[in-house]
Amino acid sequence: MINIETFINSKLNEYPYKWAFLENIFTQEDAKNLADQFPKDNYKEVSGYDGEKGYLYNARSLIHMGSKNISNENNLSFAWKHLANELLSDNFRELLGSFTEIDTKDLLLEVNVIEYGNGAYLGPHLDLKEKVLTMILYFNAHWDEEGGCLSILSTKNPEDSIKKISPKVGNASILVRSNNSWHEVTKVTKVTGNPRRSLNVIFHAPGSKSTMW
Ligand SMILES: O=C(O)CCC(=O)C(=O)O
Ligand SMILES: [Fe+2]
Repeated sequence: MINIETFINSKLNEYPYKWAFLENIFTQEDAKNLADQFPKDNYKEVSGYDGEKGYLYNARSLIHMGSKNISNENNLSFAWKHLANELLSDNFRELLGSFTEIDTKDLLLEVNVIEYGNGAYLGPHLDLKEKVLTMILYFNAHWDEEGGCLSILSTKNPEDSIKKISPKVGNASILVRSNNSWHEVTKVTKVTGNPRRSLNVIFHAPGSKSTMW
């Protein structure tokens, strides 16, 4: 379902840290199904300030930390089960590992479905130390809202943005956590009322515990 060609044709940026922007990772048909059938159940509101960043959004588990199973699988469409199974596969783990030059063999996978409604945001942060590598997939059929983009920052200052990635379906970003991996999600400002939809695919250091569930 995830088009391997997009990894081959995309480059891993080295400045200011290791990150990548991928486009058209799904066929048009898969993109449409995934966007139309975005999960609707079992969300919880997540908000607060963890000493590093302010945040506010809704989250639903797709794969719990280290699990081999899909969370609440019965409520998912065929396309979403297919995607989840692909994320659980050794092939995907190896593909992301070779793309980022990171040994993913012993890392713990956690995947969360995220919705940012009007006013939601994630302030500048590096990511928690346990998050070695994150791939974020996006699921908005259209994105005409203000804000709601992932901003790759060269410092902790939101003005030092070197790339903004829109949450359009087929787009994806990859971030390798380091002591300068600054990034943020700019505040969603209501235009049409559509929430921003994404999937956080996180590879954690062995022994990590989820901070979400
Ligand atoms: O949704 C995104 O584009 C980035 C999310 C993020 O940085 C995080 O969850 O730590
Ligand atoms: Fe992050």
